[in-house]
Amino acid sequence: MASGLATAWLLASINEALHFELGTTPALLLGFAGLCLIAVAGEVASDLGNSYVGQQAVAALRTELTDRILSAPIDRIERFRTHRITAVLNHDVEVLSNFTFAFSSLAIALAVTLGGLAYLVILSPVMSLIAAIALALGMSVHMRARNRGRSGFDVARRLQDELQQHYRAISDGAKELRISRPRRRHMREVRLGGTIAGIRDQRIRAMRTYMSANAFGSILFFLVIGLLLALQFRFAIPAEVLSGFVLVLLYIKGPLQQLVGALPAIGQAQVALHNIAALEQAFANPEDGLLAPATSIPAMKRIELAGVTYGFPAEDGLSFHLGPIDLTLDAGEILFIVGENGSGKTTLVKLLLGLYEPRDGAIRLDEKDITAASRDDYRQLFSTVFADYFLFDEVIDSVDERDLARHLERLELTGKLAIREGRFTTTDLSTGQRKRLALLLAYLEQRPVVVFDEWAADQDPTFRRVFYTELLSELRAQGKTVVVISHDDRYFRSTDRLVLMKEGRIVEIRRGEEAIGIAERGDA
Ligand SMILES: Nc1ncnc2c1ncn2[C@@H]1O[C@H](COP(=O)(O)OP(=O)(O)OP(=O)(O)O)[C@@H](O)[C@H]1O
Repeated sequence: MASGLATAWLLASINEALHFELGTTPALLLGFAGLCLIAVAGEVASDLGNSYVGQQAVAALRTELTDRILSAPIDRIERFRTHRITAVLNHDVEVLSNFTFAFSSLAIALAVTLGGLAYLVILSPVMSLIAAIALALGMSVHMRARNRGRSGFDVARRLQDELQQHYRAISDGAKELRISRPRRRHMREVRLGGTIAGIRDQRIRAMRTYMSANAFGSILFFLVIGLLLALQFRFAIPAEVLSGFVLVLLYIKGPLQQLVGALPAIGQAQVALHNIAALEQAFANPEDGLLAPATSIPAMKRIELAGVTYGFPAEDGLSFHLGPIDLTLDAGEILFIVGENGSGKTTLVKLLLGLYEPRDGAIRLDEKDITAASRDDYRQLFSTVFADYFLFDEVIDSVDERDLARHLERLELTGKLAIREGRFTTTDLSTGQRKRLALLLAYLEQRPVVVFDEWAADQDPTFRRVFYTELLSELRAQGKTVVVISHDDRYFRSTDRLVLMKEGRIVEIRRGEEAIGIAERGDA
C-alpha cells in the first residue's frame, strides 16, 4: 500500500514540478527521491513478504487437506471418488498457489489506482465526477463479465474432474486399451476428445468475455481523456489540472488493466476455493484424535455386533441394506464369512473393523460400546488384507530378522525381496506374490485380529491349501483371531465357525464340522 500510494504521490509531484515557476528546487528533488525509494522498497518488501506468506498459507492448506483425507469417514471417501480428490489436491491447490504470487502486485496496482483517483479529486472534484461515472460504467461491465466468466470456469473445472478420471483410465487401463482398438478409439475420440475440447471451449468463451470487457474499458479511458481535452477551453480548465488528469489517467490505465486482467485468475481462484471448501465439508468427521500419536495395541476377548445395520445411499440404483446383524467374535477363533457375490460380506467386515459407522445397533469390545471417541483405538485391534488391498512398501513395525526370514520362507518369497532401511527392496512381484507380501505386512503388525477378504483368490492350488490348512491354524496357535471372507468351499472345514450371508443378512451360523455340510450342499 505504501509503495502504491508513494507512486500516486510521485505523479502528483511530477505534475507540480511541470508547472512550478521557480524550476526544480532541492526540496522537490529530495521529495522525489524519497517517494521513489518508498515505491521501490515497498514493492520489493511486498513481493518478498507475499511469496513467504502465500507459500506458508498454501503449505498449511495442503497439510489441512491431507489431514482431512486421513481422518475422513471411509464411506465419504468412497463416495467422493479418487479422481475428484486428486483434482482438488493437484489442480485447485495449485491455482491458489499461483494466485498468491500475483497478490502483491495486485495490491500495489490497487493502491496506485486509489491514490491516483484521490489526487484527481483534489485537483478537480467536478471533473473527477465525470471520470468516476466512466469508471463506474466500466466496472459494472467488468462485474457482469466476471460473473459470466466465472460460470464458464466453473463448468471447465467440473470437466477437469472428468479429465482426471480419463487420465486414470488411460494409465491404469493401458493394457485393456492396447488390446482393444474400438475401446482405444472411443477413449480418444469421445471421452478424452470431448472433455479436452469442452475445457478448451469453456475457457476460451470465458476469456473472450473478459477480453471484450477489457477492450470496452480501454475505449472508455480514451473517451474520458478525449472529452477532457475537448472541453478544456469551454470550461476554462487550468493547464495544471488538465495535465494532472491526463498524466494520472494514462498512468493508472496500466495498474487498472492489471487489476481487471487479474479477474480471470480471481474467478479461477474462487472456483478452486469453492471446491476445496466442498471437500473439507464432505470429509468432516465426528471422530477426534485420528492424527494423534500411536498408542499401544489393545487386547480383546470378545467383539459383539448387536443389531448392527448399515445402508448405502441410493444414488443411481437400488440401495443396499445390511442387517440387523447379531454376531460375536471370540479371541482365538477362526471365523469364515461366506455367501454369494454382493451378499454383504465386505460391508459386514468394514463394520466389524470400525471403518463404517453402524446406522443402528452397537459394536461392543469386551462388553463396552464402541463410540466415536473409542472407534480408532478399537480399529488398532485389526490387521487386514482387503480384496482391493494397497501395498505399502514401507515397513513401520520393528522387524526381527529371524522372524522375517521365517515368514519369507513360509510365504515362499525367500530370495525375492528383503527389507532395507525400512523398505521392501522391491514390490515388483507376481499378483499372487504381491498378495503374500500384503499378508507378510499383516503378520508383522502383530495385531490380535487378522482379517482376510478373499485372500486366497489369486493363489496357486498348493499355496491355497497351505493358507487354509496351515497358515490359518498357525495364526490361531499364536493366539490370533482370524476372520476370513471366502468362496473356497473346499476349505470350509478349516474354520471354527462359518457365517452364511444372503442379501445383507446372516442366514446361518454353523460350528466346526457342521460347516462342511454347507460346502457339500453347495449352499454357499
Ligand atoms: N461403495 C458402495 N456404494 C454403494 N453401494 C455399495 C458400495 N459397496 C458395495 N455396495 C453394495 O453393497 C452390496 C454388498 O457389497 P459387498 O461388497 O459387501 O458384497 P460381498 O458379499 O463382499 O461381494 P463379493 O463376494 O462380490 O466381494 C453390493 O450389492 C453393492 O450393491
